[in-house]
Amino acid sequence: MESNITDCPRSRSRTRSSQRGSSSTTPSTMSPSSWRRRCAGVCLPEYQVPRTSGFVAVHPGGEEVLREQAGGDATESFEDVGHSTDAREMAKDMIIGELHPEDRDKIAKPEAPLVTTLYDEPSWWSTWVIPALAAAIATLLYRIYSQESE
Ligand code: HEM
Repeated sequence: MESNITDCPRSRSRTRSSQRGSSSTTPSTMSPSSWRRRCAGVCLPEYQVPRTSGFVAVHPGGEEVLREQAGGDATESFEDVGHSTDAREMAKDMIIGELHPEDRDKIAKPEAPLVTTLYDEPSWWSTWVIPALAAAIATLLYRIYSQESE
């Protein structure tokens, strides 16, 4: 089933006013894949999806913490950090959409991200070949060293 997300790139104010409960505008929807794409790199405090472009690289808390939240719900992490009022305002200005309340439990928490392939995963090369080569070289050096000292 497709998740419903209120997509409002052209109507940020509509999203914000609907948060206050004063708007009756029917929101348009985004597919789950759009949702994941849009929050790739940037979190979603309070289930909204901030714009990703540019911000990840300049986030004062670093790029990595945001990338770790990709595709998930970073609300808790955002709150845990104790972001300032300025940071909250900044996040509001970046809002491009809102997840439909019924779909909120379908979005993973950062501990169990929905999207694990957005960013480079360690390849078999770095997982197995490099450590194996390092072990082989260490063994060889040890043997050479032991032979020389006999
Ligand atoms: C759109 C979302 C976000 C915005 C606009 C934002 C903005 C900011 C800003 C302005 C600061 C500087 C300190 C402050 O004013 O509070 C900051 C610091 C920080 N942020 Fe974020 N942030 C966002 C999301 C996140 C998320 C999801 C995490 C956690 C996983 C995070 C982790 C941090 C950390 C660790 C710091 C450094 C805190 C410190 O040095 O005291 N941020 N962020």
